[in-house]
Amino acid sequence: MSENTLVGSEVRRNSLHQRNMLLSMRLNSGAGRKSLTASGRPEINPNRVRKQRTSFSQSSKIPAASGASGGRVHNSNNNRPGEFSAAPIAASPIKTNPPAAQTSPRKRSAALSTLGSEKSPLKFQELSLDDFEVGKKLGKGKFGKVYCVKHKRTGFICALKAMKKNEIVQYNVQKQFRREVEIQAALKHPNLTRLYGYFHDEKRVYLLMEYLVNGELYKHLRSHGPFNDITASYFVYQMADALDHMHSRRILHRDIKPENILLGFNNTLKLTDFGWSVTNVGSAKRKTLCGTMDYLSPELIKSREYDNKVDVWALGVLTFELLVGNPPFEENSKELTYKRIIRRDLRFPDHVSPKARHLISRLLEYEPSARLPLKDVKTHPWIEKNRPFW
Ligand SMILES: Nc1ncnc2c1ncn2[C@@H]1O[C@H](COP(=O)(O)OP(=O)(O)OP(=O)(O)O)[C@@H](O)[C@H]1O
Repeated sequence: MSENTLVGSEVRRNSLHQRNMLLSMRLNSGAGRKSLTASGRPEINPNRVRKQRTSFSQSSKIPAASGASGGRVHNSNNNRPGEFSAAPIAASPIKTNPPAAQTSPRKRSAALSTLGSEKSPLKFQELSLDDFEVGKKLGKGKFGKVYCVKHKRTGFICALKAMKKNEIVQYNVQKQFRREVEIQAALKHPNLTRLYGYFHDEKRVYLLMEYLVNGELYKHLRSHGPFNDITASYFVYQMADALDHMHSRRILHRDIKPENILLGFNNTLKLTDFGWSVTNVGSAKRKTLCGTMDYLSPELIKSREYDNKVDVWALGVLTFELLVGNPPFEENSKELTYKRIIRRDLRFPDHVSPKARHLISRLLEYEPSARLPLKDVKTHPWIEKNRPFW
């Protein structure tokens, strides 16, 4: 089946009931890693070596992950060792509101989210690992492993990320971790991965997240190759909408790339990994250099002050990568990549359509203020032309 046909005609499976049934089937199988998108071919191409694309900031203590992103370097200013274990995320909540036995999956999901306390709706005071049936491992990040799990009482299926407390303290990322959890929990949008809440025991912190059955977009890009205009435009639209929502709440993501985008049913994309997200108060500009080399904007490379337009630039890089298969300024060395970014050395392969070129060029404007507003991305002629086929 062609990519277009699949995108256009795939039967919609939107109800929570169906969602949970499908997720249940995948809980203990490897099926979650198989393709849903585009070609219908198996997702994993063993002959392709994964390229390490590291997220980073100015100084480094964090270990490299064996998973997608490699070692992210962080700025550990202001972190105090031991902070985490003493006060996990929010002030100590007391009262809890456990879920009643529910039958409908929608109610189950609601019930799970009422587990938090009044003071900290995020903290699932009553939960422990014993409350979950643990399924297959979905992946491994720098600070822990992610599993598909089922909440035994409600049957609700989600992703659970388990992180060792001593590692969070050892690498002095308590502050970054708190910020990531708080930001992700505050964001509710169909194209942002939901964080339902967290609980912890003596050794670990557990984050309960929305489960995205088809894993990283990066994996699909590598196995499938570049996407056609219909699929790519749908992906770009969703990411523009997600970023627009974040920016409207004064939050910058700062690490857009296919490794940080997860794929759910019906080609739905969800931005994830809010480890470098930050709230930009007022009109303040930021200076911390962070992100992933191929996705850095000129102002980041030149250590200038920057704002949410760094995400708009990254959306331009993403659009190019989705259509071409690699980012536009990719070179073998950091220095060469930086040179090409600063020169805005943008070269399109012949197959990229004029409308797509126009959008990419408008997102990759050198001057941040000249970049296309996200609202206009959503109505750009390239998007409008392809929208009827989504
Ligand atoms: N909500 C989720 N649903 C499905 N799979 C997930 C989910 N979250 C993570 N994964 C899988 O688990 C892997 C590890 O995720 P994790 O967030 O720990 O690491 P990461 O994306 O490499 O980020 P970090 O840079 O924080 O280490 C991901 O690459 C992805 O394949």
